[in-house]
Amino acid sequence: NENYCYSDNIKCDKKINRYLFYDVNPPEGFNLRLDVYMRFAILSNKMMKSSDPTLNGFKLVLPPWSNLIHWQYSDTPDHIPWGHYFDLDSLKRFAPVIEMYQFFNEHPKTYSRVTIDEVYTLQHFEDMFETGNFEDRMQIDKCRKKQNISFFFYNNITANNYHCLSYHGPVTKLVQLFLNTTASSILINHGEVSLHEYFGNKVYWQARRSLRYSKELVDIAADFRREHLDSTDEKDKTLLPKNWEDEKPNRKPRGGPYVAIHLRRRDFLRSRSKEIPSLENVAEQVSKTLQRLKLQTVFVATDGSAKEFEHLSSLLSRYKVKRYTASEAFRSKYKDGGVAIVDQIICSHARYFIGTHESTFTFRIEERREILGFDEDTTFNVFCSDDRNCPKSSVWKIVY
Ligand SMILES: C[C@@H]1O[C@H](OP(=O)(O)OP(=O)(O)OC[C@H]2O[C@@H](n3cnc4c(=O)[nH]c(N)nc43)[C@H](O)[C@@H]2O)[C@@H](O)[C@H](O)[C@@H]1O
Repeated sequence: NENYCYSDNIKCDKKINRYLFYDVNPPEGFNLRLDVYMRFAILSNKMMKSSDPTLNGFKLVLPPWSNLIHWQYSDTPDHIPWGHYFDLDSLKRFAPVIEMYQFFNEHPKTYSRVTIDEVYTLQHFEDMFETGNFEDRMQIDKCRKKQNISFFFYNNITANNYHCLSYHGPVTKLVQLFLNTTASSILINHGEVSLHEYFGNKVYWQARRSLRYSKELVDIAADFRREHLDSTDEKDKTLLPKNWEDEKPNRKPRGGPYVAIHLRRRDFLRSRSKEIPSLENVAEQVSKTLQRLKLQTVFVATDGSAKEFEHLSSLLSRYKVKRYTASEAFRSKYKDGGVAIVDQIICSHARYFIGTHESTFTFRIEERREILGFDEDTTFNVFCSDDRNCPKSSVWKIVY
């Protein structure tokens, strides 16, 4: 007559932990992955609040940062934990997340291998575009592509049951799947196929606000701002409360006395050659903005080469042109992801920001500026292309 339960909150004889893993299409970059995280965090938040004991005991296992195609690694894959980049306590106040290494500590190993009970690879319905049936639905189906599951580049993880799940709908629809299985560990592969339940609503912004960068990275960005950009939170009025739950609307910051730009180059130069402006065009747009705002300094966040940065600096030689350059020690600890985050933090504190059209790197900066409370005119700006096409960035205002 043992009383089994899944939840921490209920008294029972034997607690069964349930673990939810998710993974993302390998070519996707850092900032789209953060959007997929938010979808799964919202799902976990909802399950945590459920009164159903089969749902409210799930822990969301954070997929380590391994083998991102845009990042340079040493030979062996690094399994960079989320705590390197994000404030885990802050994440945990929204969703019951754990790091992969914590899962290993909690999970019994048989012959030094860990076995996940069930893997579901999400795929789009084959007929969706032909029939125009965009209704929410899911169904176990034939796998349309060869299953290639990396298990986060660990060679000691395996799984018992593999399924392909044709899927259209919000991530929260997965709850129906979890209610119909007793599996205690489930991996959702190709998590990006599932959608946000409501993009841009209050819960979306709670998930986003809880996704704070780690204190070390915020401090490194703060040192750079103070030393090179004459910018501090006190002067710029960009102080945030200790906990994201205490943030309030209408903060009206001034921002640091610089214009920040995000200049996406590399693969965008090839895949979006018509939309990406020449450096001459960038310099002209930046120079006009600096004159209009009576500012002298521009901070450049870019994945472009040192040569491109030098060329842009020479075109803007009348002004101070700054870029964050990481030390060797920083690079070896935080890799490219750390440099990217420091760049994003510095951009989010500027008095005025211009980004790259349809780059998720730019989107995450815009969101952080919304959290800081900047006026939308100073945030949702993207560069015009060489043929004078000036796209508008979609404006996603924060909701509390
Ligand atoms: C269209 C899609 O665009 C997606 O890129 P997009 O949204 O810009 O945004 P991300 O995927 O984050 O950009 C890819 C990587 O480029 C580097 N990067 C880009 N901009 C900067 C920058 O200003 N500073 C630093 N330090 N690093 C930068 C960074 O390592 C980031 O993880 C691609 O990931 C997808 O594969 C696809 O190509």
